[in-house]
Amino acid sequence: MLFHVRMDVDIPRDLDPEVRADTVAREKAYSQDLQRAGTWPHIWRIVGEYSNYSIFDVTDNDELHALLSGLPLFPYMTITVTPLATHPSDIAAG
Ligand SMILES: O=C(O)CC1=CCC(=O)O1
Repeated sequence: MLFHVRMDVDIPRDLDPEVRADTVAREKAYSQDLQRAGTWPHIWRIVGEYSNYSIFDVTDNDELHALLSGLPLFPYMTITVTPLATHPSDIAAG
């Protein structure tokens, strides 16, 4: 199942800089592991915002929830999930 996910990041300004750097580094490693596995096939920065648009390819809602809630930056994010279905005019879908 494909999901479009928007992540808006809002790290508190008073967060310890070392904690911030460690959390962002762990977020990158977590994301790149899932990208290599094919579970997180796309991630795009939204221009001018500390936000991204991502595509997740997972088995079901529960898997997506587990992955998103495991993000190191999860406590500092607002996440919007949109489930995707095949468009009838998509030539790639046959
Ligand atoms: O910077 C972001 O958009 C948050 C994020 C998600 C995965 C990652 O590496 O950073």
